[in-house]
Amino acid sequence: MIEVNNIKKSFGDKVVLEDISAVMEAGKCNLIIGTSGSGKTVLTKCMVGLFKPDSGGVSFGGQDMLAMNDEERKELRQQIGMLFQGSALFDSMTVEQNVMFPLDMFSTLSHSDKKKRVNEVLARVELKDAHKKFPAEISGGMKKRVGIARAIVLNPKYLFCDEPNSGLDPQTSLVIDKLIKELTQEFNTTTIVVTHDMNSVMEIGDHIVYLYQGRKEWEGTNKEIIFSKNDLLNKFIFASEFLQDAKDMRMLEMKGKIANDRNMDDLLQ
Ligand SMILES: Nc1ncnc2c1ncn2[C@@H]1O[C@H](COP(=O)(O)OP(=O)(O)OP(=O)(O)O)[C@@H](O)[C@H]1O
Repeated sequence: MIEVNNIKKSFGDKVVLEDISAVMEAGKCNLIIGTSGSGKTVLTKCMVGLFKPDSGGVSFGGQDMLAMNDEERKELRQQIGMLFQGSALFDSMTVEQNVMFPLDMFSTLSHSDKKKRVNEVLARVELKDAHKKFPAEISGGMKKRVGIARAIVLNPKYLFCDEPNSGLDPQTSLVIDKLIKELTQEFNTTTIVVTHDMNSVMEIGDHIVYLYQGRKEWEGTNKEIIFSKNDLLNKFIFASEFLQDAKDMRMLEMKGKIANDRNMDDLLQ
């Protein structure tokens, strides 16, 4: 579990995060959503220690990151896996070398054990025959899988994914979303996904934090988001008329179901 406690962050005069508190739950996909410029990336950078908040803090498993000494912070860094926007693979390295990179940096395993671990994670993300390929030789979806394999190779407790679907078609996005969800459950990671993608929100959003102009405007589950009465959130999630119509239909469907259930209850009494 990660706790974000009253984080404030400004750049010069510009307030970017205004007193954000939230809990990112273990074994769950925690989504941070919001329009462009709402502060999602700055918040995640504060969470992983790439930015220092002006005030407030972040606790990982109850331990305040700002209070950690260098050794503890280094240990924490190794428990954090990151899938960067655009995958951020090293172009001059093969898939295998990319995934091995964190092991070379942080583990004391022998070369053959590292290779074994790389094979395991590449198999887990269903990439078996790409070991010797370079990033330029594989598709966008495969690059994301390599990025995910690299993010999980050290068995992280915390998995951060920055816009994992950017540049992918809807079908491939769904496959990547499902993979992130499965890994989260399988390894009980506390997963944080930054996204604009409403499909992801509905597919994997166990817990959603909605930011608006640097404030946490709403927090809830993907079951609750459909019925939210928050106007700003509704403008964001139902940005198209089509989705608004779909929402109205869903509401009608639910009302019908509730009415039917009531009738059933009446009949049973
Ligand atoms: N290093 C920085 N220096 C100054 N301002 C910054 C810096 N990083 C971010 N900002 C500002 O903070 C605000 C929030 O940016 P952030 O990147 O967190 O938005 P976002 O919600 O992630 O947007 P997007 O969805 O487009 O990635 C923006 O106004 C941005 O210009």
